[in-house]
Amino acid sequence: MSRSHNPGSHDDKEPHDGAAGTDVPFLRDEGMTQDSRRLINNGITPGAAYGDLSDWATKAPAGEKLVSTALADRVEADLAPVENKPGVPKPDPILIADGVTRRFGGITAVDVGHFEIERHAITALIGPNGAGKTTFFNLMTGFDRPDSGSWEFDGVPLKSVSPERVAKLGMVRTFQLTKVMARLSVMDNMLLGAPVQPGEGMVTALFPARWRRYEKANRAKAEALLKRFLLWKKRDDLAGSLSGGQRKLLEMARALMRDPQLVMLDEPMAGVNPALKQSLLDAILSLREQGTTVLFVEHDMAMVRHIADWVTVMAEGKIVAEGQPKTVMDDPAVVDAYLGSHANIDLGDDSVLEEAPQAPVAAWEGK
Ligand SMILES: Nc1ncnc2c1ncn2[C@@H]1O[C@H](COP(=O)(O)OP(=O)(O)OP(=O)(O)O)[C@@H](O)[C@H]1O
Repeated sequence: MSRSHNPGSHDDKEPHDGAAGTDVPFLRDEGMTQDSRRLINNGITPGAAYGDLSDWATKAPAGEKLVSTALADRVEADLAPVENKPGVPKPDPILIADGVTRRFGGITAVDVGHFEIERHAITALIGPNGAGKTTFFNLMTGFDRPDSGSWEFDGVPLKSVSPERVAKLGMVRTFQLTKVMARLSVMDNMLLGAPVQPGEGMVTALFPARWRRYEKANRAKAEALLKRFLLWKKRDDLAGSLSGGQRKLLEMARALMRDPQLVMLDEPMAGVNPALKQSLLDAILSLREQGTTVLFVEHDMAMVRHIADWVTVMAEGKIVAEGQPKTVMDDPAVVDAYLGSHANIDLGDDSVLEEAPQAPVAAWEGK
């Protein structure tokens, strides 16, 4: 089945000045990754596509498809034969976790037997408050240490690897409570998210032409991303002056400065103004088309139904269900036990999203 995605409202859209810097190749700090090679073999230029995002947002004629769906269709076909059961192996996993546990005193926050994230897919991780979703993110990205277990990212074992190294390897995450630097400008926050530049070393600092080239490329990328996330007009404002939703957008844009292979978003929609939600959805769908794998935690079932290729349900630290969104979210056992009465609202239609109330449509509120 071929899917299309139309641009929604872009109330905050800014005029395109053609200076997104698409002539400057974006930089990767780890050379050619396995993922990059795969993408190039499939006719996709990794990373460079971020430069086009602001163009898409402003140039797509009304009603025309904003986001291509080539990879979405491939992922859908690849996942179609996969059995809907917890811990099921995937055709092409980018992240594999085995026997990962984390206890806090008497509470077992995470107890994941086996879990795989399919490459290039958008996977939603859902579950009630306290299910262990954020702790799982913390463990995978090196922000917390497990009591047991192992996991690998694109074939690289990650246990005991620092968050900075994890990010360098291509797995970045955002936080439920954003961690933007309030006293720095929006642009400086973006530049801080960029990979370390050669000019930051003592010796290479002696060759300004070289580090200026890197800085120019990083600024161009920051510009493209800020335009895409509708924050370009705010580039010189202090990040602390942004609304909660805008900070979420900034954090996500900053995470993309590294051209991650896998981005983990912790409640990306929470606090985001309904008018901006469509832009955020477009941005996430665009990521998939560029070959970025997305794992997101979300209580907003509208978003989950709308964009997820695969849904994983967590409860009491365990993966208790996973599968195609429709199958999982319509499963009466899952609905009764974990989703509640809101789960059956079908908000797959953009117009419903645009009219969505400010508070997330969720089964588990009170966060
Ligand atoms: N640092 C900590 N110290 C003690 N207990 C913790 C800590 N972090 C998490 N927990 C506990 O671990 C369990 C899982 O919490 P976690 O935040 O991972 O759940 P969650 O699914 O992300 O919930 P939410 O949807 O509310 O964010 C909860 O019982 C929580 O109270």
